[in-house]
This record gives sequence, C-alpha cells and structure tokens, in this order.
Amino acid sequence: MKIGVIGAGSMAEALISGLINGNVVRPEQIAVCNRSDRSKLMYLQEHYHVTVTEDKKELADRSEILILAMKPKDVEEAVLTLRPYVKKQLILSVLAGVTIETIQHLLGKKAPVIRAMPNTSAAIRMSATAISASGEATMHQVKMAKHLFETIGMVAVVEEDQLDAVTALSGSGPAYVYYFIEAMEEAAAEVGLDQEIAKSLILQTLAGASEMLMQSEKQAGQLRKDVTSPGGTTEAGLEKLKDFQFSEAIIACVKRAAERSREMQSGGQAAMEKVRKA
Ligand SMILES: NC(=O)C1=CN([C@@H]2O[C@H](COP(=O)(O)OP(=O)(O)OC[C@H]3O[C@@H](n4cnc5c(N)ncnc54)[C@H](OP(=O)(O)O)[C@@H]3O)[C@@H](O)[C@H]2O)C=CC1
Ligand SMILES: O=C(O)[C@@H]1CCC=N1
Repeated sequence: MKIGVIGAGSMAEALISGLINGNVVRPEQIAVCNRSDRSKLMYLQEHYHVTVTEDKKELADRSEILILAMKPKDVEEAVLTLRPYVKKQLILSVLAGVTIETIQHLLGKKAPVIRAMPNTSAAIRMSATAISASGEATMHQVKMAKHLFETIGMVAVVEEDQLDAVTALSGSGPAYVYYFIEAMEEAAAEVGLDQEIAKSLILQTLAGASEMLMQSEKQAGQLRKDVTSPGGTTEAGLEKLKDFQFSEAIIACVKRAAERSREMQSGGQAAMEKVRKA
C-alpha cells in the first residue's frame, strides 16, 4: 500500500511516525509534500526516511491513498492543485470541519473519500480516531483505512455528522489534558514540590487513573468516590473545583469546540460555492 501525504505539519508527522513504528507501512511506501516549507520536508526525510517531493503529480501517481493533512483554510488550494492527478486513489482527510461533500466538490467528482479524526497521540500509536466513509468508498478501502488507524490506536466508525463532536472531544482532547497538566504543575510548585518529582507523580497519576477506568467495571463517578474520604483532602479539593465550576467549564469547552467545527464547515461551503461559480 502506497501512501501520499499532502501537508507536512504536526498531524502529518504524528501519522507518519505512528504508521512506521507500527510496522504496517515501511518508510519507502510513504511520500510527503507540502506547500513551501522545504526544511520541514527535509526534516521528515531525515527522521523517518520517507520520500519527499514538491511535485503533487509525482506524489499522486505513486499513491493508492492520498491523505489530506493541511489546515482547513488551505484545502481549496491544495485540492484544486491535486485534482488533475486524482484517478482511483482513496482520499483520506483528517481535516476538521471539512465535509466529504466539500472535498468531492473541490475534486470535481464523487471520488471515494474517508474522513478521519485522529489526534496527535497517533505519534505513539495511542490515537483515538473516528472515521466516516463516503458511499463511494469500497468495503476494501474502508477496511484498509480502519486497519491503518487501528495500527496507531483505537478506531470508532461513526456517521459523518458525528465528526464535529468527535473533533471537539478526542481530536482536540489532548490539548485539554495538557492544559490540565500545566495547571497541575503550577499547583505542585505552589504547594512546594520539586518540578521533576511533581511531573512524574502527575503523569503516573493520570496514567493510573486512565488505566483503572479501562480495567475496572466501575464508572468514573464511582472511582472518584472511592478516592474521596468523607471530610478528607480530596473532598476539600473537589469543593474548590465545584466552586470554580470545573464541570461547567469542561462542558462549555467541548460544546464550543464542536460549534467551531460546524462553523468551519461553512468556510468549506463558501469555497465550494466559489469553485461552482468559477
Ligand atoms: N494538530 C492536531 O492535533 C490535529 C489536526 N487535525 C487536522 O489536521 C490538519 C493539519 O493540522 P496540523 O498538522 O496541525 O497543521 P500544520 O499547520 O502543522 O501543517 C499544515 C501543513 O499543510 C501544508 N500545506 C498548506 N497548504 C498546502 C498546499 N496547498 N499543498 C500542500 N501542503 C499544504 C503546510 O505546508 P507549508 O508549511 O509549506 O505551508 C503544512 O505542512 C488540519 O486540517 C487539522 O484540522 C486533525 C486532528 C488533530
Ligand atoms: O484545533 C484544531 O482545529 C485541530 C482539529 C483537532 C485538533 N486540532
């Protein structure tokens, strides 16, 4: 299976790293192009031994799967320049808020398109990914995409209209967790802990809590109660989280991110309209 990646940023690198380390794809099966940053292509070539090119025709001609990994605002230019070379390849898009319909419209045909929403933990094969396929994608192509993403983590197959919610939850999710960790690190300093020791304690606490939830039959709420002794330290700490409306903040965060993903779809529709009128 030969893969062409259009875009050489964070998500492209996470996918390349995960796929190569997962041993399902060899470096010589992957080619990458971007728009202008030659140094990033050189970096990917040096670190992952993938083929790099500035020629979209060359990239498309050698690939069975074309992964779209540019920012949503750049999809119009990227797909229009790729369009003449798209024949039978499966188009696999990881773009937030860009619909299958928009991609097919920019391609000027009902090509097989699969939308995926992974996250950057793909780099270490721990992504949570959801995928949704267009009717044009064959069973074989869906299986192939599922297999690729299973190599770099877990995969859920969803209806396309669920992808805004998925993007808000697990696509953006790592950033919320990192933000929480940054706050925990700041808190650790304020209560007088050494930075390095605090970091290991925080990371092991998160990993342990996450693993407990995976292994235990108990729900998060029950596991929280198990930690919370009446009148103890946890209860005192949680009271503060409630005072600062922690749950409400998280809910508002995910809802706003999902709304932003839907807003980005309107950008895609505007691009579609422009192409239609040209
Ligand atoms: N980052 C994340 O956590 C996640 C991102 N995504 C999605 O992945 C996509 C990429 O995000 P991210 O990696 O963070 O973005 P980056 O900005 O890191 O990378 C974007 C890449 O796209 C390239 N590019 C832009 N225009 C073109 C073009 N016309 N032809 C070829 N390449 C082009 C850029 O090249 P150059 O530098 O030369 O301009 C750059 O290499 C987004 O659509 C995002 O929604 C999905 C899930 C998670
Ligand atoms: O912030 C973004 O728009 C992208 C999509 C999910 C994660 N990063």
